[in-house]
Amino acid sequence: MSAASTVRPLDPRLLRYARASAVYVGLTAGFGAVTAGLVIAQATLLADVISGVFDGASGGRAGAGETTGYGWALALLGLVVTARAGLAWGQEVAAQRSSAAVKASLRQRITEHVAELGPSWLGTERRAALTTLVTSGLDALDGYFARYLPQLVLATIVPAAVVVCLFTADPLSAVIVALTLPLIPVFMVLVGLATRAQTRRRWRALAVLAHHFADVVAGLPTLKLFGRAKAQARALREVSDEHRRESLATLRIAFLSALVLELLATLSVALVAVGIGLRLVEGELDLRTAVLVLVLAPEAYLPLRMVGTHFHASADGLAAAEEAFRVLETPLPDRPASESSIDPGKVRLTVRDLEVRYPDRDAPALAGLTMTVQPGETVAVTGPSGAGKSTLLAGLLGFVTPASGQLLAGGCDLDRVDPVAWRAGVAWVPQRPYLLAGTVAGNVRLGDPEADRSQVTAALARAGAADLDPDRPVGERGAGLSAGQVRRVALARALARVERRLATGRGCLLLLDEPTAGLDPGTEEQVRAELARLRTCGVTTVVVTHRPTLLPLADRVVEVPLRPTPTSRPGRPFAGALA
Ligand SMILES: Nc1ncnc2c1ncn2[C@@H]1O[C@H](COP(=O)(O)OP(=O)(O)OP(=O)(O)O)[C@@H](O)[C@H]1O
Repeated sequence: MSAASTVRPLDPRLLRYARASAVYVGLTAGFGAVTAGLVIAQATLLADVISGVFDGASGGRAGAGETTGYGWALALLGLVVTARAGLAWGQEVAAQRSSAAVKASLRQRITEHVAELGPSWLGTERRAALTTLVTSGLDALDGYFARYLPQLVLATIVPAAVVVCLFTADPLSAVIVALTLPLIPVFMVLVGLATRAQTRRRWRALAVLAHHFADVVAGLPTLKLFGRAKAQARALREVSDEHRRESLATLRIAFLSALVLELLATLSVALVAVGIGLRLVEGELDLRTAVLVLVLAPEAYLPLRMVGTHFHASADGLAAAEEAFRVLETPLPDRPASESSIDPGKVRLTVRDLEVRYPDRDAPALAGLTMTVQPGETVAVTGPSGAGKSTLLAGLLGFVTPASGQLLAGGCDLDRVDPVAWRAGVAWVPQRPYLLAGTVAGNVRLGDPEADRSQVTAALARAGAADLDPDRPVGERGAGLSAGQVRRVALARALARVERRLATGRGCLLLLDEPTAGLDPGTEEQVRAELARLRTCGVTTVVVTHRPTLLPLADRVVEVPLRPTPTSRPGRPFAGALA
């Protein structure tokens, strides 16, 4: 988190990224103004009632007729108290609704932005930390919306209104309040500065914990096999301890700062009370004014004190919002114009002297590659491990941008092609296919959301997965299926898309990364036959493979040579299972 992008009490970015917050701030300002009026009305009526009772008692005229003088005030006081309770209820409802709307809006924007930034950006990020941010991280904004923001508004409106009212009643007390009030914000700023650094440390500790935990859980079988599970449990305990220490440090600051603000407000009110008492004894002040000032003075300090208290409840939310803005402000890859009419399956693909680099790497992942793929052609890409074959497919998918050289689709730079329209015409089977939790059919329908059951079954059969029940549940990342089954479902997903594109008269670019790895010879033959059929249908196919059985299918074989061994640059600190 950069110091430059610090979240202010009311960050304009929050209003920009979540429109619901703007409506809420307006509503809260309205609630604040009405509350200020009710606070003054309540104090005035209370002073009327109390002085009325004392006047009646001292005059010995506490008869039924005299009570009616403050009887009205008493009834009105009841109304004001009820109105304040109603207002508090309305404020709470508005706060919860707005908070839910803002969180939903931020979550959606982050998800969309991350999707546009693409896998190459995601590769440089801590995924578990991102997950924590989008889930429990943003939930912490509740405290900010429901507690802090309303108090902040009250703290700007109520003290000003109270001081003006006090000035008309007793200027001396008004001056004392006006002089002592600014001390509270000064202390709050000091406390805020200390808290901000602490909250960031806590947030970082939480992110490290989430990252480490996700890493250990994912690698548990490996760690167990190599006898490192116990060591990891110890490491996890250390990371949790760090998080606990940071949380307690934050709480310590919160309690101490609440104490300081409370003390300051109490001393200030005591100062006003002493002045009032002395002047009341000397007869310089009437009882009603004295009571009014005594009731009103603490109301001037209360909202400011509460801002300090709620600041800590909202600090986690603000830290999460700051992190959310960092993600949202990551610039998208520069795409000067968006050409959306190109059909990936019907244009010539030209790769000219292509070089691709990943962040934190000195050596290019792919360098000096030149090749062409004519529409309807099947091109096999081979080469040693690490040569950059998958990187070439990532380039054709628009996931990485060339460091130099060109990637052209029908003569148009791929950078200038609308990525959404382009990817809609591409079917892809990655080297490590990713299945989402759900069912087999649900995963196949990612390729063609309109596919009915018979089309799903047909796609599975063409991918050599006729044995897989479409309703079979699939766990996270394809858990519950064998590696070969995952690959065949991924293939069926790609084939479903190809089929839909062909059925609607459009072309399709099929990108396959080792599509038959891990398959038995019978299934491999089935897949080979399907690829041969697609070739006759005019589907443009780029297949990365080492398998001799797939090579005869290709119109051309392109060999990607291995470059000198890449070296790593020191990257971001990483709390992985082996760290
Ligand atoms: N996300 C990444 N960040 C940094 N470096 C990467 C990333 N992905 C790949 N590389 C590096 O880029 C180079 C090319 O990787 P790529 O996966 O394209 O090779 P490949 O030819 O497909 O290898 P294989 O045949 O083993 O799948 C390798 O040196 C690899 O370490």
